[in-house]
Amino acid sequence: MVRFENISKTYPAYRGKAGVNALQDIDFAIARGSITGVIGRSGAGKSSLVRLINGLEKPTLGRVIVDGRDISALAGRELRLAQRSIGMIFQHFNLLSSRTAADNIALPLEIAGWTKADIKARVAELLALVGIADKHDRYPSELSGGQKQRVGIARALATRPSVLLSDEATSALDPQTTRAILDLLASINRELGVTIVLITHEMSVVRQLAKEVVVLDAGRVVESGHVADIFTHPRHPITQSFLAEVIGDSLPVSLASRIVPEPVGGGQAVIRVQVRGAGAGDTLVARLARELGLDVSLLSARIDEIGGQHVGSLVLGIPGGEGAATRTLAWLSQHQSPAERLGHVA
Ligand SMILES: Nc1ncnc2c1ncn2[C@@H]1O[C@H](COP(=O)(O)OP(=O)(O)OP(=O)(O)O)[C@@H](O)[C@H]1O
Repeated sequence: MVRFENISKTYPAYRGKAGVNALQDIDFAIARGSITGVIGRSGAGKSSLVRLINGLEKPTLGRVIVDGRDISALAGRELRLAQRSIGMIFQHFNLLSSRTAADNIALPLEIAGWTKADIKARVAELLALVGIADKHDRYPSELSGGQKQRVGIARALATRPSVLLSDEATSALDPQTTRAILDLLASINRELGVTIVLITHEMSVVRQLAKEVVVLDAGRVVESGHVADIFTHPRHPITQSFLAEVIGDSLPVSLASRIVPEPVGGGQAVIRVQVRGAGAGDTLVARLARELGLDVSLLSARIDEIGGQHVGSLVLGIPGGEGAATRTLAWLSQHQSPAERLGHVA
C-alpha cells in the first residue's frame, strides 16, 4: 500500500547553511488498512517522511510506492490526481477562516470538479460521519479545537482517499479531546478501511491508536514492529525513553523510597518483570512460586491494554537471599519474560 524503497532525502545546502541528510536508508512497508505510528523526536525526519508519501517532496534516492504507483515519479496533473487518494490532517487544522465548516469540507470537491448537488450531498454525509452535522454553517472561529479537527478530518476524507496522513493531529488538543479524535480515527479505519499513518512525538498516541510502529531517529528507522511487541521488548534507547514517558516505569513512591542497592538480611530482592497477554501475570507468578518453591510477594503491578494486548510490569519481592534472586532471574529469562533487579527491601 505505502512502500519506502531505500529512501534517502537530503535538503541541499542553502545560503551558507550546510545540507541536511533528513532521511537515510528508509526501507519499510505500511500494509493496506493498517494504522501505523511513526514516532521520533523533533528533527528525526517525520514530516519529511509524510511529505514523501503525498509527493510534496521528492526523495534524493529511492522510490515511494503508494497504491502500486511510484508517487515520487509523478508530476503535474498526474501527481494532483494521485494526491486525491491521500488525505492529510494537521496539528493546527489548516482551515480557511473565511469559509464555514461545510465550505471548508467542500473545497477539495470543488477542486476535483464535482457538481454543486454532489458536493452538497457528500458534505452532509461527511459532517455526519465526523459527528458535527449541526455545525454546517459555523465558521472555524466558532468551533472548539476538537470540532475544527473533525472538519479537518471530513475535508481530508472528502475525495475518498485510501490513505490518511495525520501530522501531529492531536498535539494541540487536551487529553479528553485527543481521545475522542483518536476514537474517531479508529472508527474511520474500521468502517472505511482507510490506511492511517500517524506522525507523532507522543507514545501515548501510538499506544491508543496504532497497531504498528516505526521509530525514527536522526533520519533512520531504529526500530519497527507491532506496538505490543515494541512496548514489551523495546531494544533501542530512544524507544525505551519514549516508553518510559507513557508506561511510567516509575514505582509507587512508597515502594521506591524503601528500595536500597545492597541486600538486607531477612529482606527481599526486588525484581521487575514484563508481562504480556490477559492473565499472563497471574500465571507467571503462580508458576514461579511453585517451581522454585519461593514465597513470592507482589509489591506493585501495572497492566495496560496496548495494540489490543494486555502488557505491563509486575514488581516482585523474592525472599531467600542472593541465590533465590539469581535463580528467579534465570527462570524468568528461560520463560522469555524480560526482567531486571531493582534492588532490595527490608
Ligand atoms: N525544507 C527543508 N530545507 C532544509 N532542511 C529541512 C527542510 N525540511 C526539514 N529540514 C531538516 O530536515 C531534518 C528533519 O526535519 P523534519 O521536519 O522532517 O523532522 P520532524 O521529525 O518532522 O521534526 P518536527 O517534529 O520538529 O517537525 C531537520 O534537521 C530539519 O531541519
